[in-house]
Amino acid sequence: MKNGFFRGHGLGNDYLVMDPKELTFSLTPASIKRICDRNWGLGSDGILAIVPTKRADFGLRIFNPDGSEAEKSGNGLRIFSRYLHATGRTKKTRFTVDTKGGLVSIALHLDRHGDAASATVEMGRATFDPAALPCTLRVDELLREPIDAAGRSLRFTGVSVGNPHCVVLKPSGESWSREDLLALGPALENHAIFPKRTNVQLAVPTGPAELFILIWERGAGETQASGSSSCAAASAAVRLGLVRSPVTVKMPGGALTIEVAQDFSLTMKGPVAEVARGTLSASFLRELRAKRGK
Ligand SMILES: N[C@@H](CCC[C@H](N)C(=O)O)C(=O)O
Repeated sequence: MKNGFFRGHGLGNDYLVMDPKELTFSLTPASIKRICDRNWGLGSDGILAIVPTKRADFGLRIFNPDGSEAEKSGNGLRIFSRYLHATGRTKKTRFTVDTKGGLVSIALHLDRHGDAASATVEMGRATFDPAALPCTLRVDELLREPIDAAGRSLRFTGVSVGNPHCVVLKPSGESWSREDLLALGPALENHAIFPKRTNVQLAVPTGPAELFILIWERGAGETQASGSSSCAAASAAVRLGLVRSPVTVKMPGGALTIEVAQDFSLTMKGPVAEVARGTLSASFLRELRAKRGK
């Protein structure tokens, strides 16, 4: 469908899926920002674009609402999978997707209506290597490193799961507030030691195999849930001996189950929902074209 979109969410982390071949405009930083704007556009935590690939069944590019590109998105992958199945691009329930953050394998779980209600995604391997995020600190692994942000002295664990994450863990029994997130999120996202910025998780263990996290996403800000953030926080907490796998990661939008293998290979399981399908209006398209390049 010309200029069509598919809208879905994973635990309240919402994405629009589009096929650039069907668009009469380009997905530029300016058009992405406008479409994702919650007042002036459709509103979204990002755009998922289906692209050609030779390495997997499907190719995916992931855009943040500020127009930047992300390497990986856990919720985005579940939403993309639902889109592929719901729009008849595949009848298979197992397939591979090529992202800038590596190849992933997906298994869809259908409900009694035949809809993909949840998905299990092999998210790749977590690493704490500073070069992978990147992070400028000269250490072998980014484990409980000191950092100053928003006037506070903290310790963070840096994790790449294809995209970069800065996990700040409090001891079990303590808690993080939304005020903490709104102050620390942007300060850590844009901290000088992360040249490509970073996603941020304020985390606390809430059981032997359970974490609660608040999320500040690179290029998106506060979100209700994040799949790659859940993978990063679970990896950090397992690596530091604070929880055991499989880890239930609770977020404001709901919970995901993350399996962390011995070699830090990650499996994420969680729900996905379709919200709407539609087309951009002719007048909105004229506005996008008029703003081209801005
Ligand atoms: N919501 C996502 C993460 C999206 C990408 C992120 N903002 C980045 O820039 O890396 C998820 O569910 O993983």
